Amino acid sequence: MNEPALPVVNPDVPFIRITGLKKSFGEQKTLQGVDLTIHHGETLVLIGPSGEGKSVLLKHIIGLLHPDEGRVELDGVDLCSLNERELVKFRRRMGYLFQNAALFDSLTVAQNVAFPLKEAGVTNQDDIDQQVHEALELVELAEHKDKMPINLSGGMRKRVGIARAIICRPECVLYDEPTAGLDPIVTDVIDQMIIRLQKRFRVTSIVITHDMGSVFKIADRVAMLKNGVVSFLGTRDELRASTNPDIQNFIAGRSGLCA
Ligand SMILES: Nc1ncnc2c1ncn2[C@@H]1O[C@H](COP(=O)(O)OP(=O)(O)OP(=O)(O)O)[C@@H](O)[C@H]1O
Repeated sequence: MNEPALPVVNPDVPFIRITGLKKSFGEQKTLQGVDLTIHHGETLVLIGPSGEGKSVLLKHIIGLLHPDEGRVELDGVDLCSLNERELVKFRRRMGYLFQNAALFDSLTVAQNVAFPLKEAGVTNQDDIDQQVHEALELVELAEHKDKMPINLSGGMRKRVGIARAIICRPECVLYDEPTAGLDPIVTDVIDQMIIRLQKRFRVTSIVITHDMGSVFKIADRVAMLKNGVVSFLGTRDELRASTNPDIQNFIAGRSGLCA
């Protein structure tokens, strides 16, 4: 991929600031006051029990969901203050890898990866081909560009999803369970890809995962979502050293139930 200009970063200004974020669905209070700051260029990993609202939080960060209360700011701009057109423009700064990769089954690998470029208004086919090739090379799938998604393995589908998420050279990539259901080797390939993107392009990454091996490999900081709030925020070492029983049980994969 051509090396893009790295974003100019003021380390004192947070890239994303979430304050007092609350979201309910009917009677169900999912987010109950989330406060979280994400810095330029860091990899923040979100962990926590199933159904606690990690994906819901990610969808607020990309403006797909609106808070009931609280704010999500990007470079100091409150997303709720943007109209739909401004929001679309803002979303181009973000890449999103959906939980199931969400590829279009009727499109080839190359057409899937090209999709965001076309949405962004790029029409020159040579440019599109070149950028698709570079993105697919980065995820080591260039030779599979003409395959249909149904003919790919789970790990390959995720990598196509990553190529599509980064094709517009986003400043930030949101990964929703990028390694779920993959074997340890393919998991490592994806983890290394996330690290490579962060190092090479200074991409800010927010990663939801249940895989503690991945957490300890890729995270600069870890946030745990529990009971609708961030119940832990710290580095990998702080996570490992935490004496909080919830954290210890989560790391060890203990439910606390007896057989
Ligand atoms: N659009 C929606 N309408 C109604 N309920 C929703 C909606 N989106 C999410 N929820 C609910 O919010 C809760 C949190 O869901 P979410 O997918 O964020 O959990 P999660 O922490 O990512 O879980 P997992 O780790 O299992 O993927 C769930 O109970 C879910 O059913």
